[in-house]
Amino acid sequence: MSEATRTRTGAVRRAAPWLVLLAAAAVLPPASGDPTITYLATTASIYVLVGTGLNIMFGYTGQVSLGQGALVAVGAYTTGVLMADHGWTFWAAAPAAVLVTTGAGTLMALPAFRLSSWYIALVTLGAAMAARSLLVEFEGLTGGWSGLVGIPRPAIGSRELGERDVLWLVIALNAVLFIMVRNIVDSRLGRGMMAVRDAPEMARSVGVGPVRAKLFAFACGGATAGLGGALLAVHHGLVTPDDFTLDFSILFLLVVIIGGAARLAGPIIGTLLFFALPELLTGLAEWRGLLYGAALLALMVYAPQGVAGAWDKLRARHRRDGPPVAAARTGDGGAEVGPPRGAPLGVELSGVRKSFGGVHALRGVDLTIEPGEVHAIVGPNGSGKTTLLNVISRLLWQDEGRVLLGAEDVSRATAERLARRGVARVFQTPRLLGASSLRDNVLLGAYARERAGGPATVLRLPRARRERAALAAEADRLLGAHGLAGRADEAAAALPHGEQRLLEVARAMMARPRLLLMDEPAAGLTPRELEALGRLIRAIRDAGTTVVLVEHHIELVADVADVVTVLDRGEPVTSGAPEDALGDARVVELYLGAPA
Ligand SMILES: Nc1ncnc2c1ncn2[C@@H]1O[C@H](COP(=O)(O)OP(=O)(O)OP(=O)(O)O)[C@@H](O)[C@H]1O
Repeated sequence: MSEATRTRTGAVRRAAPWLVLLAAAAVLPPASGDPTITYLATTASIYVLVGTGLNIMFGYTGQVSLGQGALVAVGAYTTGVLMADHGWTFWAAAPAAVLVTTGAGTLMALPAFRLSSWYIALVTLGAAMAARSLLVEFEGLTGGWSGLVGIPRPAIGSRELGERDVLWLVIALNAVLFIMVRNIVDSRLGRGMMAVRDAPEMARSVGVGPVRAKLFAFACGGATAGLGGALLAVHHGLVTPDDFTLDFSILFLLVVIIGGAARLAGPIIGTLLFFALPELLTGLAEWRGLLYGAALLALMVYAPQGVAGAWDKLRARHRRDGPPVAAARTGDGGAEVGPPRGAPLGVELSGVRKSFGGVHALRGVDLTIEPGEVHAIVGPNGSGKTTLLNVISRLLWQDEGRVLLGAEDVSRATAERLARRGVARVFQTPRLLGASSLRDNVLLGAYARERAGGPATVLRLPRARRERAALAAEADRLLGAHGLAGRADEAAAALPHGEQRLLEVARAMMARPRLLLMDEPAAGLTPRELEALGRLIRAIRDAGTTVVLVEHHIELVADVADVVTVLDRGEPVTSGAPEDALGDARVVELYLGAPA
């Protein structure tokens, strides 16, 4: 079978369950002959739509919102007012509603730049409560407690859509949204959002702007809530404040959590379990509260990643029980790290000071790192090594002094900008997307050099597809060069510590960096892994990348460094070739203590 045929067959096999689900949702309710079932199926499908938007915000970007119900209300009322009072068609009113709620959703994002997730939850909860009061207050526009009635169904020409047509419309919109979200999640946009959720500093070090990522997520959540509101308005034919209680707002978050946050199927499963199933089992109405509570508790304890997450885990275990996958491990790390995307970058620090309250972490550091060398920074615990790396990578700004990258003054530049200039970073403790595959983790490293824009990515246009395929092949090659060949689809969190470190180096190399900053990469490695790391660092330097290596492992430093700088209490003590710097009497005293 040719590669193209195999790819096509794989795609068909992956799409098959979704096509079956779509067909079932479109055909079965109308075929039941019971209008209530069609009505409920439409309502549930609208909830899936809103839940999918919230999944982008909460599941993939980690931004909790208890205010989705308020945005749905804004969408519903905007559509209601425009259609019932101003005679707009649905096709004009719905985009207007989406525009309004995208704006409102983006406004709700503003506190997210300063507050932690749980404070944002409170802010959005406040927004939900305020929105309901406003709906009642602005009686002239919204009809107060009585709401808006007589909202017509969407029409094509003079034909008004029936109940079944509205269901099909909602299902079609869900299908389009599902494909768009899948494309986003499997792209630099999605990887960037997950990096902001899991490791904000690492996200910045690969070039992801957290503000843009959060704004994008909130805008997606706002847009889908607006669309959901517009559809609810024409589906019900009326909107009242009672439709948008606090429970309604919380419902969407529960749907995402129960179904499985950051899983494409999460909102579908969550809606089925949380809304559709109990509606159908009306005989259990009295017990519903108790059943919900018990199910939620059981889920939190036994399946914190929701039903879809538990299902994925089960499948992964089943796969592991099967015949072993032939994992080709080269394990040797070295050769194919690839060339940097430009000439190696040097760094010059002059008079750099950084304090944390009364702690002076850096006390006026002057340091020159020449392009193309491996420059090791050593020193006792707390001497300021990580702070120095943070200042060079711009995750921290110095209080005083100047930082030059090549010839450019970057004293006021952001970490994201440095990533675009070709600076990559490996952290003291690996910062990875734990739930994502090794390939996706490495692909994240290419964030700053990917060219396909937002629309090309969301619609997966040929340009974006070609770029993605080329980068995926490059990521697989890099995994091989770091001893992780044949394991691209495994989850990063399942790797042992040493391999997680190598994966981080592979991610950094995916940036094709001109300057690589490594913070204690040898910590916790086995002797064999250490040897591979030594070879890797030399190969990276030989390929034309400057390496700054913060390290306690003196044998490794002596083995790979061209220059060693020793820091003590925030100041360089000495700098020079390894044999000179490490043999300096002051350095020996620092490490071994003063002779008696
Ligand atoms: N965010 C912070 N807030 C307060 N103090 C900090 C912060 N970061 C670092 N420090 C302090 O600054 C000093 C230098 O810390 P830094 O982590 O740079 O040292 P280090 O040489 O990397 O140490 P180690 O080898 O243990 O990693 C330490 O006294 C540390 O406690």
